[in-house]
Amino acid sequence: MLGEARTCEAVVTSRMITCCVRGHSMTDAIKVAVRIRPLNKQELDAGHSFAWNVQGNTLNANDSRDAKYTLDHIFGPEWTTRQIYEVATKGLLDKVISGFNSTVFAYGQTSSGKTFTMRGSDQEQGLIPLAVREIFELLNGCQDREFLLRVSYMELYNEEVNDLLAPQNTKLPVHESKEQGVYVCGLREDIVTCPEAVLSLLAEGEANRHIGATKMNDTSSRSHTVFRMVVESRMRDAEGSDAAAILVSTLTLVDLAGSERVAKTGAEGIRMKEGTAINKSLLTLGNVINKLSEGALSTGGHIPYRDSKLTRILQPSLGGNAKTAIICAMTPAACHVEESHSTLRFACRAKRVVNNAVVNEVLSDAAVLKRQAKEIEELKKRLEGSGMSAEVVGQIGHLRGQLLRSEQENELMRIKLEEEKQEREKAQKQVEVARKMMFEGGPSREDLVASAKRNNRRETWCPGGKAGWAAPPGAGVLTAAGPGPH
Ligand SMILES: Nc1ncnc2c1ncn2[C@@H]1O[C@H](COP(=O)(O)OP(=O)(O)OP(=O)(O)O)[C@@H](O)[C@H]1O
Repeated sequence: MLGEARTCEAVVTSRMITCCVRGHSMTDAIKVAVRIRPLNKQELDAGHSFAWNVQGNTLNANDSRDAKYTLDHIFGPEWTTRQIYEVATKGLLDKVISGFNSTVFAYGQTSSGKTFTMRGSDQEQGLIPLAVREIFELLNGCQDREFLLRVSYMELYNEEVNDLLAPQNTKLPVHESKEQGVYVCGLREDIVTCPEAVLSLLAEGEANRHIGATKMNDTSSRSHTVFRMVVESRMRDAEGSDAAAILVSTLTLVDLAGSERVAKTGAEGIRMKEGTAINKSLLTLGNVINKLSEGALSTGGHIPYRDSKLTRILQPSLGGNAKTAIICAMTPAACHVEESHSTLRFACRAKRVVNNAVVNEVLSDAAVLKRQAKEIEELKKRLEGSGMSAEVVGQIGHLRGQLLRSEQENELMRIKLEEEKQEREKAQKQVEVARKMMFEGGPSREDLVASAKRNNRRETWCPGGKAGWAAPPGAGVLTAAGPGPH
């Protein structure tokens, strides 16, 4: 069952009275696997051989080069997507439920099997549908939390962002804010309550993505696609307590378009223009990975995230706040050995990139203050027990003073916001009454009662404002007991 669609912009205003805090963090290198597809008919017909040797998680080519590539996993043609899912990506999903962002993307030359891996085929489900089903299973097992899920699906086509769930939304701008980080403005998000709803949205989006035939692939992706699931959750019955933090995390699943050589794809006209845009953005991705693998983040070096929309959108997943896995797809054919070496060099560099994922919590200001007060009191008790110095007592006094000032500022801000809200609502009501007088001879009693009720509603954090945790008609908050309003 689908819920209402919302745009991302709503988040900015509704977050004014909240605070994003970072819970515990996990520093981890990006996990990189290689998937080698079987030789295809075209390659077999042309007499090309299987040009690679796999030994455990090391790979080398049957060529004159001495290059050996060691990665987290190497999956030969005998591996099914489900097996790859279990080994390489399943672990990331538990982390999404615990508030960490996770990203999986497929990289590789055209026709190497990226879409087959991510989306799947009629015969075999891809990583995206497998992950979607698993997420719902996991959250159904979480008895103590309730969940709200939203999905979006976009493509980057010729350096423009298009909304695959609302094809009229094209050329969407990419913005950055302190609260939200990098985000696509105006992208449609649908609330979802079951895997079938997500899969049907995926199919809807799929019909809108740019696909075209080249000499190397009859159904070549001409755009990068980014499917995102936002998982919000909170403890049941935690309203008003310092445990009332909302965890907000994202699962991002990306099917990149493949790098291509015009000589091999035979691309002309529009296909060639697409190929140029694809190669350009992949080049930037390669540059970002290069810089990160050389440690540019820790030395303050420039990382060219802004050189393409792809790297801007993937920024948190590359050296940032996310747990990331990359599946590098490659063909084993001898005729493409150059491209495969290039994919593997990318893979080895990506493996050296370290991310720092944190639990993403959103607290109301009141809850933040409550938590700080509790921490100070705990600290004080611990120090009292250990015979603390006058200096430490002074520090605690200072912290308390700071807390008091924050509380006062917070209260002033709250009063100001409340006054502004009332002013807005009053003005709105006056306009409504004037309109009724003009067109209908005055508001009905029911309208006045409904309007009074509306004004008494509580503001919630959730984007979309008053829809919040109260499930909108036909949509809603997911609970461990299953979909439905709570
Ligand atoms: N592991 C596999 N087993 C069997 N067939 C595969 C496998 N991987 C890919 N294929 C087949 O190879 C062809 C190309 O795969 P796919 O479209 O996934 O490539 P791609 O990397 O996404 O290409 P592009 O970058 O051009 O979009 C498809 O017909 C697909 O079904």
